[in-house]
Amino acid sequence: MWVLLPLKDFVKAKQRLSGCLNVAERRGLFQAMVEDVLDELVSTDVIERIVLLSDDPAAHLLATCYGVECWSERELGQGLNPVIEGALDRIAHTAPTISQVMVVHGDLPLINAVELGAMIDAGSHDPDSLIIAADRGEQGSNVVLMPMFARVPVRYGPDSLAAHQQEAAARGVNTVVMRTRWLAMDIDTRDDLTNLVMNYPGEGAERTMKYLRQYGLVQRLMVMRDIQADVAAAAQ
Ligand SMILES: Nc1nc2c(ncn2[C@@H]2O[C@H](COP(=O)(O)OP(=O)(O)OP(=O)(O)O)[C@@H](O)[C@H]2O)c(=O)[nH]1
Ligand SMILES: O=C(O)[C@H](O)COP(=O)(O)O
Repeated sequence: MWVLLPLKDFVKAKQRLSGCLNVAERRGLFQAMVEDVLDELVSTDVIERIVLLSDDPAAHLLATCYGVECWSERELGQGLNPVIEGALDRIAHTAPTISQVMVVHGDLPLINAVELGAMIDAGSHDPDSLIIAADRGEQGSNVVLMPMFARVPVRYGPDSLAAHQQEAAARGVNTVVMRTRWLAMDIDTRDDLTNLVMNYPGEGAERTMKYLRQYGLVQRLMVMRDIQADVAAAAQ
């Protein structure tokens, strides 16, 4: 299995966390999450090739450290959807026998081989279906298994799950939506981060949890949660 991992410029990543983290903290947290994702991907046997899609020098450095590839975004298409389409086109041209490609995001610190394996199993039974691991709100597409012989245009952005289902249906391609426990936990908002800290299963996301603890961010999130609860109580 080939995996694509698009990575935004690290200083611009995770803007939606700007209400609780400063720019250095967002960058550091993003890097920790990406390293958690890479730790798991490189140790998952069925994954043969991992390609980062980014122009950030930090991504190129990570690729070297982990022994994976990094394709330049500007050579493929700028922005999340164009860069993924460009990478899928390149694979279709250079490795035309590849039947499925997985697209993973960097904000999935609890990603794990068991749930990825379940997606890959689903794909091996159903190689022409679009397989999507949804987010907790069933609006986002956290991991996508793209059928290369029945390709569907990628439509990441708000309500991407519905957008991907529509694009697939318009082409007569079946979509399988997988409701997973840990792949569903992408980290976009303060609520997502608070949920991670409060429901941390005790393993996985090691680098992310270490970063949050090391910089006092767990405590900050708890204080913010308490203030929010007090404000809500006072408003009643
Ligand atoms: N190469 C590349 N990757 C991107 C781009 N935009 C998002 N990504 C990556 O796509 C995945 C999902 O991104 P989002 O959840 O939207 O994260 P984000 O853009 O950092 O979040 P916000 O800044 O809060 O919107 C992450 O791995 C991002 O790093 C982009 O323009 N180029
Ligand atoms: O589904 C999507 O579009 C991607 O997961 C990004 O969505 P998010 O910005 O909600 O993570």
